[in-house]
Amino acid sequence: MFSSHSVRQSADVRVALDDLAESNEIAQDPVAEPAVTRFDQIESINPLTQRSLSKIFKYQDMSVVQAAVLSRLPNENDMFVKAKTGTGKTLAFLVAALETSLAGKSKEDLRHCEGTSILVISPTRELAYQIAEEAKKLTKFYPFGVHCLVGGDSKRRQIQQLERGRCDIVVATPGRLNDMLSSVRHLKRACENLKVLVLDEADQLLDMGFKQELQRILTHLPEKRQTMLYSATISKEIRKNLGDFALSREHDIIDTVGKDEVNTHMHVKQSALVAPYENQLQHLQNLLETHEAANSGKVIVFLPTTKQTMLYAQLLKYLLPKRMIHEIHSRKSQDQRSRIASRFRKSNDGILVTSDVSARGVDYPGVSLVVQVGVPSTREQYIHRLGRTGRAGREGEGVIVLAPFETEFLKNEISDLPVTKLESSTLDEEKVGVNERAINYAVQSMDEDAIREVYTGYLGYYASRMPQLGKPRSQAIQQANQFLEGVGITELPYLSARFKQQLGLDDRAPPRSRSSNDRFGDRRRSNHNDRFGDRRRSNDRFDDFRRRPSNDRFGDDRRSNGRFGDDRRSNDRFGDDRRSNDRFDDRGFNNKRFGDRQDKDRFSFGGGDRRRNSDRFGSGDRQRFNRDDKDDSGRF
Ligand SMILES: Nc1ncnc2c1ncn2[C@@H]1O[C@H](COP(=O)(O)OP(=O)(O)OP(=O)(O)O)[C@@H](O)[C@H]1O
Repeated sequence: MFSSHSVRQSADVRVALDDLAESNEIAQDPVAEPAVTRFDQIESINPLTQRSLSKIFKYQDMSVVQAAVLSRLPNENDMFVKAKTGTGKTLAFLVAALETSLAGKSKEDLRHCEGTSILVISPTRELAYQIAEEAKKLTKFYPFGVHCLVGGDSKRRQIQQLERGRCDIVVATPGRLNDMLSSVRHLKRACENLKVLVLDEADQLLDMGFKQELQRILTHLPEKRQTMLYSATISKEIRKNLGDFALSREHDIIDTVGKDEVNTHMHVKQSALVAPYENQLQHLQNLLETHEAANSGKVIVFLPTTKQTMLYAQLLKYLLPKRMIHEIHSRKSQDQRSRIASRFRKSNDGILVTSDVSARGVDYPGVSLVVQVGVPSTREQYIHRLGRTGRAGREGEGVIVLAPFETEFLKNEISDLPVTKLESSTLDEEKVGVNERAINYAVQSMDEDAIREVYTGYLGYYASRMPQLGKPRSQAIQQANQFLEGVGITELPYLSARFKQQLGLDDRAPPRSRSSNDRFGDRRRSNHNDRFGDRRRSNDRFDDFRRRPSNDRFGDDRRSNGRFGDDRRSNDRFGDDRRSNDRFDDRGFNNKRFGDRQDKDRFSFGGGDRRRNSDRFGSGDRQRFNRDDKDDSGRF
């Protein structure tokens, strides 16, 4: 829980945008120390809001950022607010926005006022839902309507709900909001008198290429309004573009992370475990088992790409058959994502295996360990992922698991953070053998499309990360091979020269720019039946796999039984039938493994993408790598 003395770290400063772009740091020496530490000390907060803070939230003390923002109410200045993860930024901006929108209104006005006065934009759907829930709780004693407009949910239903009731607060993701503002007159009109715009996770909104959408959204909003940007991090590049983000030239900056302070919580222990791919999974398993034995809290495991997330979720289900493994990424439907998120939120000791869809803002109380497998896309992303633990002052731990070639990340990007190196434990030979067999069971039912997608997803991600790791891009191939071999896949997908060139993986040739005639790569020249580009031996469906000796690591040729192998899992090797009941319905597989093609999250995770098969390995793949974890407004 937040303690009132921490309010002392608060710093604030008012600067012009030009100065900001020039400066290296936003953080300033503290210039003000709010004299207040409790919500009820702030007179400008409306009694109805106070009532919900004490009765619904049951909060008395403010967090650092809440004290810094709310102690200067009433305040209609634009502001940029930076505060560490899990320190209550959501409530800080909701209370502040509510007060601005209530300014000058009588009780009678509240009953009759129409239109949307607060608009909050979030980069991900999960976060939008979470903020909307918080807003509903906060406005419990007001006659207000709160709406959540996100992609992946029925637009028609959202429109009906908008038309049916009041719409005072809208929380939305940029894609759906932009779409609805231009096509739903009711919403457009409702926003004409908007008072406050909040951009949560502001730097991610820009990072994710939402800038144009945001600019279009702004054209529908009144110029006279308060704009607030919140985030736990802000990169230099984004900082320079803050002005494009709709802030007025002069705005308040409230930075609660002191100048000489690191951006992560000191109460969250951080360590790095470096292990080669061939035994990384075993170390991960040990880590999770040790953590369970010590305090059995909830765990989040982050992977860099969607396909790696799906693979690891599957493998961990086999390696830790007694643990509840949840899985969230962009290939899940929004319904599934919400259901799984809610189940994980309620669980006491589950493991959530996820892509960066869960990296920011999402609040799962009780997460005591965050594991990041592989280098994150940026330093900022490392901080946000880590921030899923140690929230609201609670204890937590973070471990980043890296292959040896990734260690530059520790030196180059997070050397200022207190990360200690973990000695990798000695692996128990007998256990290794059992695990290898479990892994073998897990991967044997993957078809070659699924394997290819893991492989190309890996390549797409690491091709762009290699230069930051001080390595040539081409090394991504070698590492991708080792990665697959590390999870027992010994027949490696073939890569066409064109594909390598497109990703810049061929050191001898510069990356090709894609002309419109080149859309399908060299697939055009290939046999129509040849799904994999310039695979010329197309009669042999497996010939794009490099044949390995048949006495491979697991002693059998998994794919030789046909594409889907045999269904060994139906004779559950773990002797119980847990998978047949609902407990595992968020698992990628079930008994009707290959029957229902609508289930796009099935284990053979080519399933959901099968629609794109015709595009496989032409230029479409390249586009997919770039947005591998980025779909629509939930873009992960
Ligand atoms: N004053 C308070 N007292 C106790 N708990 C609080 C208080 N304010 C917020 N919390 C709780 O702290 C947790 C983190 O809050 P929140 O999600 O708003 O953090 P955040 O700063 O937005 O995090 P992130 O940077 O990850 O988005 C939530 O569980 C929230 O309910």
